[in-house]
Amino acid sequence: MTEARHRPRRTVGDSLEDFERDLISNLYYQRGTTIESASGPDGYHTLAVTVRDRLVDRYARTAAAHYAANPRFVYYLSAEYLLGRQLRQNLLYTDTERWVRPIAEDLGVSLEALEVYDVEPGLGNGGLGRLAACLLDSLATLDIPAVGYGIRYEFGIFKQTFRDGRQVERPDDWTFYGNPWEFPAPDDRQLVGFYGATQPDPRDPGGLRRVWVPGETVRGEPRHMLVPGYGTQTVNIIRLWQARASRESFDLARFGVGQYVEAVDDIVRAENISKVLYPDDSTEPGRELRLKQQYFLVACSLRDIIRRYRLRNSGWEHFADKVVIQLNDTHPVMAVTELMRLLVDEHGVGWDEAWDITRRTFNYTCHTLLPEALETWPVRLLERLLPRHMEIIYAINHFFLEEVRAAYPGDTDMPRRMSIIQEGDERRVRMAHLAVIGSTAVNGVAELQTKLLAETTLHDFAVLWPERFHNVTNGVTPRRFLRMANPRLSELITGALGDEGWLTDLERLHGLGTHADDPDFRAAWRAVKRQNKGDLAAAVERATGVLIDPDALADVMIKRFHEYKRQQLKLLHVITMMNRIRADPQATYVPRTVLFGGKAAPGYLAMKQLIELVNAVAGVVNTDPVLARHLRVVFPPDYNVTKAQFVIPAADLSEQISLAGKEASGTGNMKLALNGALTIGTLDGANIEIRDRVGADNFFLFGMDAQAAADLRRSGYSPRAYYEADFELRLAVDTIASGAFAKGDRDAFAPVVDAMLHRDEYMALADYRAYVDCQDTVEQAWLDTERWTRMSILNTARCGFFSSDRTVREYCERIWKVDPVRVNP
Ligand SMILES: NC(=O)[C@H]1O[C@H](CO)[C@@H](O)[C@H](O)[C@H]1O
Repeated sequence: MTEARHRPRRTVGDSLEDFERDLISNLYYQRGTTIESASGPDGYHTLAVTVRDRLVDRYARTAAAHYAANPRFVYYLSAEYLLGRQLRQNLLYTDTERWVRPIAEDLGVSLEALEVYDVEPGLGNGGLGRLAACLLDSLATLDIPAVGYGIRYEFGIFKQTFRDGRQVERPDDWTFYGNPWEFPAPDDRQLVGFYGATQPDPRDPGGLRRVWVPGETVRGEPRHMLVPGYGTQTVNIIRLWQARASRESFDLARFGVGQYVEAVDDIVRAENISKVLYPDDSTEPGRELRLKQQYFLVACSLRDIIRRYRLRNSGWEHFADKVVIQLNDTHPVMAVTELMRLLVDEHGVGWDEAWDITRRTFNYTCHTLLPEALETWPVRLLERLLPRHMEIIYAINHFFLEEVRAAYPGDTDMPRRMSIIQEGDERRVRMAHLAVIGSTAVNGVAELQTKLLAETTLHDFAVLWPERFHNVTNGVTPRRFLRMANPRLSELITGALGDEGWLTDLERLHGLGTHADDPDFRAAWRAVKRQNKGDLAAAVERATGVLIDPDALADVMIKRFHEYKRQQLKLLHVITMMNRIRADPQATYVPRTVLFGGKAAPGYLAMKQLIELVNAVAGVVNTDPVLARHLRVVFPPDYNVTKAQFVIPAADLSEQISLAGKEASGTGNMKLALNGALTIGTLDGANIEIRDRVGADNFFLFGMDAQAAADLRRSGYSPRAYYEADFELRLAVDTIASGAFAKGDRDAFAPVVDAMLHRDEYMALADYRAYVDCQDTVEQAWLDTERWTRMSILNTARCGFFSSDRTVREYCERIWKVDPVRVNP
C-alpha cells in the first residue's frame, strides 16, 4: 500500500458506541444479515472484521511511514508459521476487548461462543514455525519494517485424534469457515516456472547469463494477514502464497469428451504445490513436491521483494542496503540461487556483482544438529525440476571451491568436505552448505547448539569464516504466552510491578524477585496456579474423560514426539512410579498428573507406537484404583498453539529431557519457565541458559552433558548393560515387555522394548537412573510448598531474557543492521 491520497469517508471511531455501530453495519453490509438472524460464523466474521478495521488504519499509516522513510526492510522467509488464534490477539492489540464483552452481553452472545470459529492457522509443525510467529510479533512491536513470507497451505498440520490409543491423522481444513484476517492481493500475483531447459543468452555470448524456458508454470496468489505490534502503531504483514493453475489450464476439450479428471489435471497439479504442509519435524521428507513448495515460496517472495524495492529505489547497488532476507532453516535456501538467476538472467547484472549483492542480502538460521534434519536434494532431481538453478549451484560451487583451494593449498580433502555437492552413487546438493556460502551471517538458536555447529556440523565453514557465525538464542512473545495465556498471573505481575510495562520490557520481571520472600505474594501466586490448574482439569475431562486432581503436581511434557526429545524416558519414569506404588500401596506418594501433548509425523512409526503405548499406560494407570489415587496420566489429543496456551499456565513441572546436544534450543521450555513451572532437564539447548539465569537451585538438572553423551557413544553404548544393572529400570522395561499394557499381548509393544534394549540411539537408559533420582528430588521440593512457590516466582522473575523482543533486538544489532521506523498515531 503506497501513499494514500484518498482517505476513507469514515474512520473507525474509538468508543464503545462507534465499535457497536461498526459491528452492526458490518453484519448488515458484509454478511447481509441482522443480529436476530445471524449465525455463529456471521457473528465471528463480523467481530473479526470490525476489529481488523482498527488494524487497517494502523497498517495504512505504517505503509505510509515506510514509504516515506524508504527504510531497510527485514524479509523473513519461512516454510512454516504457527500463528495461533487471531481474535484474542487482535482484541488485545487494538485494546477493544473491553468493548466487546459488554456489547456481546448486550446482544446475548458470548465471546467464547464466537471463538470456536477462530481456527488457528496450523501452518507449521512445532518450534521452528512458532518461533517465526513470535519473531514477527516482536519485529512489529519494536517498529522494525518487516514482512514475513510463507505458504498458505490449504491444509495445515494434521488434526490428531486417537482411535484405540493410536494416532489417527485427519486433514486440517483450517479455512472451512473462511479466514476474515486475510486480504487477497491479486495484483501482486506471480508466475513461477518448473522443469524445462536452459539455453545460452544471445545477449551474453559465452557468458554466465542464460535463458530458462520452463516446462510448467503456475500462479502464486498472495494473501496477507496483518501483524500488529503491541503498544505501538506499527502493523506489518505476513504474505502467504497459494498455488493456482495458470489461466488456460482447464482442458475444455477433454472435458467435452467426458475426461473430467484429465480436464483438471494441470489445475490439480498446480494446486497441489500449496495443498498441505509436510508434517515432518526435524526430519526431511525428501519428496519432489516438497522441493516444488520450497521453490514456489522463494520465487514468489523474491519477485515481490524486488517489486517492493523498486517502488522507491532504482538500480541494484542499494538492493542489499535496503533488503535483508532471513532464511528460516534450509527450507527457503533456493532463494540464494533464485536471486542470482533474477539478477544475472533477467536483469543482466554481472555475475560477481550479483553474487556480492546476493551474499550481502541473505542470512541463515540453522535450527538443528541432527544430521537427518539437514536437507540434501538429489542433483538429478534439481537438474530436472530446476535446471537453471542447478547450473547456478554448479557455478557458485566452482567459485567457492577455488576460494577453498586457495585457503587450503594442497589439501585435496577440504574441497570434497565443503563442496555444495555431496559426491557418491547419488550426488546430492547440501542445502546447509549452500546456505552458509550464500549468506553473510549464520546463526544457531542457543549457545550450546551454536557452539556444536561450529565444532561439528559446520566446522569447516566456521574455521574458514569465523566472522560469519553468531548465536542468537531463541525467545517467545510474552504477549501471547503470558498476557493472553495467563491473564491471572499477568494481573498479579502488573500489580506487583506497578504497570504493564513488563510486556514490552520483560527484563522488568526481575522486580518480582523481591516478592518471592513475601508469604502473601507467594499465596497469591499459588492461588493463580491453582485456578489455572482447575481450568485445565475441566478441559482435560472434556477432552479425555479423565478426572485429574488440580492439587496434584502437574508434570507436563508438551512437544512433538521425537526419539531425541525422549518421551520414552518420561514413560519409563511413569511405569517406575506405577511399580513403586504397586510394591507399597500404603506408602505416601506425591500425587502427580503426568500430561503428554504432541504429534508424531505420520511416517514416524516408532513414535506412533510410543504414542500408542503412552495411551495404553494411561488406560491402565487411570483405571487402577490403587494407582489412580496417586497418579494420573493424560494425553489430550491434537496439541497445538491454542492448547499450549491452556496447558502452560497450569504446569508445575516442565519436562525438558532431550539427550544433551540434540535439542537445538526448545522454546516450550522458555514459555513454561516464564509461567512459573520448574524445569527438570538436561544440559541441552536453551535449558542451559534458563538454568544459568534462574539459578541452579531453581532448576532440576540431571544426566549426561553433550560431551559425556558423545564420549559414551564413542566408547560404545550398550543400553542392555544399564538394563541389567538397574533393578527399577529392568522392572519398568519388563513391565512393557510383559504385555501389561496390552491385555497380556507380549508382542504388542515388543518393537518399543527392542528399540530400548538394542538401539536406544538417544541413550534414555543411560540417563534413566539420574532422571528418576532427580524426580525424587522434585517430589521433596514439592512437599515444601513455600520453597516451591519461591522457586516458581524466581523462574518467572529471571526469564525476562527469553522474550522474543530481546531475540529480535539481537538480530537487528548483530545480523540485520536495521533500525526502527516510528509510525505516528
Ligand atoms: N524444529 C524445530 O522446532 C527446531 O527449531 C526450534 C526453533 O529454533 C528449536 O527450538 C528446536 O529445538 C528445533 O528442533
